[in-house]
Amino acid sequence: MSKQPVIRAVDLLVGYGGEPVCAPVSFTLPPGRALALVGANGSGKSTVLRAVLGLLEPVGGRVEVLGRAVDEREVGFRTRVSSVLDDDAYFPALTVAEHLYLTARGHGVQGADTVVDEALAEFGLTEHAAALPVALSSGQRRRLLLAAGLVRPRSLLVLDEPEQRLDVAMRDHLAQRLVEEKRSGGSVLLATHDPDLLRAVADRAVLVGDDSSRMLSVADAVAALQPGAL
Ligand SMILES: Nc1ncnc2c1ncn2[C@@H]1O[C@H](COP(=O)(O)OP(=O)(O)OP(=O)(O)O)[C@@H](O)[C@H]1O
Repeated sequence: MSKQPVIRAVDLLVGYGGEPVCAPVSFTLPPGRALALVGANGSGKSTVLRAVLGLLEPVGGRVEVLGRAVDEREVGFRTRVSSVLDDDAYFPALTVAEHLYLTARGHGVQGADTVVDEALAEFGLTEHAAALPVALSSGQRRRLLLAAGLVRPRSLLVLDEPEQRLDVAMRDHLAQRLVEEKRSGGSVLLATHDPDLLRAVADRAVLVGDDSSRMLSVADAVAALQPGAL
C-alpha cells in the first residue's frame, strides 16, 4: 500500500467571498484510515469538506488529494473520490434503482445489475427500487445517497454527517461498512456529530473552531461532542 497521504491539508483556510469561517486546519489522512471533523453547528466542517472536494476555492493554505492539488474536473480525481454531502443531489425523474445503476455504470462497474441489487438489499431499499426520490422518507433518501456513494469504485470517501436521519440499525451498519472500507485500503474523511460513529470508525479527529482548529485523539473528540463541551 502506498504511504503517500490521501489528503494533505496545510494551513487550509476556508470560507465564502474571501472571508474565513473558521481557523485554518492542517491534517493528513493516510490510506486505510478515517479522519473525523468535529465541531459545533456552523463551525465550518462542511466548508472544509467542500474545499477538499474542490467545490470551493480555499481562502488560504493548500490541500492536496492523492498527491495533487485538488481539481474536481480532473477525471482521475472524480474516479477516485466519492462523496455524500447534502440531501438534494437527486434526479427527480429517476427511480431509486436507476440512480444506483447510473452511478455504477457511469463509473465503469462490471456487472452493475448485480451490484445495484446488492446495494438495494444492503440499504433496505429493494421494495423501493421503482420509487422516485419524492416518494421516499427522509431516512430512505439518505440511504439512497449513501448507497450511491458506495456503489462505485473509490480510494477516498468523503461524508458529511452520514448518520443524519438514519435509524439505529442503519447507523450501526454504516459504522461497520466504514470499518470495512478502511480494511480494504480505502480512506474516509467524515464530518459527524455522532460519538458512536466517531468511536467505531475514526482514527483521528480535527476539532474545527473559530479561534483554533486542532488534531484530537478519538477519545478527546468523543469528549468534545458531549453536551456543554463545545
Ligand atoms: N454558501 C454559503 N455562503 C456563505 N456562508 C455560508 C455558506 N454556507 C455556509 N456558510 C456559513 O459558513 C459557516 C460554516 O458553515 P458549515 O456548513 O461549514 O458548518 P458546519 O460545521 O458543517 O455546521 P453543521 O454542524 O451545522 O452542519 C456558517 O456560519 C454558515 O452560516
